Amino acid sequence: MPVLPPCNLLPPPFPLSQLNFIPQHDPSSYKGSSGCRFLTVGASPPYFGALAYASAATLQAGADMTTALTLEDAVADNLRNCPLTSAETMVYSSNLLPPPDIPNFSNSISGTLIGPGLSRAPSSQSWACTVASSLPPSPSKCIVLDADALWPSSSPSILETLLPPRSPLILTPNIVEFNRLVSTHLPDSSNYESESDKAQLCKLLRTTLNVTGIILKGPTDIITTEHCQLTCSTNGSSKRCGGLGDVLSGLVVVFVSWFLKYSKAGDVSVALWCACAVCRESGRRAYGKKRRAMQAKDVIEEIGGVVEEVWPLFDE
Ligand SMILES: NC(=O)C1=CN([C@@H]2O[C@H](COP(=O)(O)OP(=O)(O)OC[C@H]3O[C@@H](n4cnc5c(N)ncnc54)[C@H](O)[C@@H]3O)[C@@H](O)[C@H]2O)[C@@H](O)CC1
Ligand SMILES: Nc1ncnc2c1ncn2[C@@H]1O[C@H](COP(=O)(O)OP(=O)(O)OP(=O)(O)O)[C@@H](O)[C@H]1O
Repeated sequence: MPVLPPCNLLPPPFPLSQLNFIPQHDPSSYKGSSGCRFLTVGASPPYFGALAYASAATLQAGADMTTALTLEDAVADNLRNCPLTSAETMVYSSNLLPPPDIPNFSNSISGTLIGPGLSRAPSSQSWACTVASSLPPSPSKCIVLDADALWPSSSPSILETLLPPRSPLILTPNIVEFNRLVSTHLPDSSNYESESDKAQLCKLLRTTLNVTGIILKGPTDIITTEHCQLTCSTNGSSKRCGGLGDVLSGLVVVFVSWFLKYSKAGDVSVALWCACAVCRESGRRAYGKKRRAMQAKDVIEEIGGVVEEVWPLFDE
């Protein structure tokens, strides 16, 4: 599969050939058959928008279908009526898809994202723990934890429920969430100063938790896996509106799932870098058009164009 040089993305910090893990459309495929079906879990009042952003990002990156799972019927209704997520997002509340049904249902899912807008309420946290522990372990199906799925609730937390990881597990904390993870899991290391201390701490946290990867989001994203540490500083938007982390988490579950299914070489850090770079470039384009008015939904609208420029489809 030939690869065009990444147009507005910085050259990647790995050989261009390693970008070749994004599937083409196969005329004989059926919905979800190319690793294009995802589960997103979260959304509690007042944060239903976060799961809408994350789910919409999966669809714009190329997902065939995404199922959003939330605890409450009322939140599910909000999501069903949200124009962002389109009819391709099936929304279930836990009444309609209770955790005992998840193992069967999840056979068709390539990757799961837990956290956007979940809230820190004990009822939401313990429901998400039940969902997380009912996901059948699989080396080819990733679980991404973001936002409130990284909250150190009464034990076990959602993260602790998944440790030691039996599926590829990716954490995408912002700096606030990262600091909480460090004080919970590395209490002797909570005082760090320089960027290089921060990068070292990412390595230590990843090793301690034994997770597949961590993206520490910020002006420069720090991507840490077992074999690699990369940074992504592709130009993004100057406006830091709410929801950009949710968009990134949706991109991460798609890129990592594709990587696990299609990549022939390289490290999963490549998929994490691609998710960060696409999120930042989509932000740059949206900001160029909307300036102060830019919102996360504008960034989501740019994703399809960025992905097509870097990984063009060969059909007409
Ligand atoms: N439309 C929506 O429904 C949205 C919901 N969201 C959800 O809102 C919930 C709470 O997220 P919060 O980010 O408010 O909670 P946090 O507890 O992570 O943040 C608390 C405070 O830290 C500050 N902060 C965040 N990033 C920082 C940084 N890089 N440097 C310094 N300070 C920083 C914030 O401004 C905030 O005042 C999550 O579930 C999240 O998914 C957000 O994603 C935004 C959009
Ligand atoms: N200062 C920055 N400059 C440029 N890009 C940034 C900056 N901070 C974060 N980003 C990018 O914005 C995206 C979201 O990161 P952010 O730190 O805003 O997440 P978050 O706080 O979890 O967001 P959310 O509002 O969804 O909770 C990431 O792709 C990251 O690369």
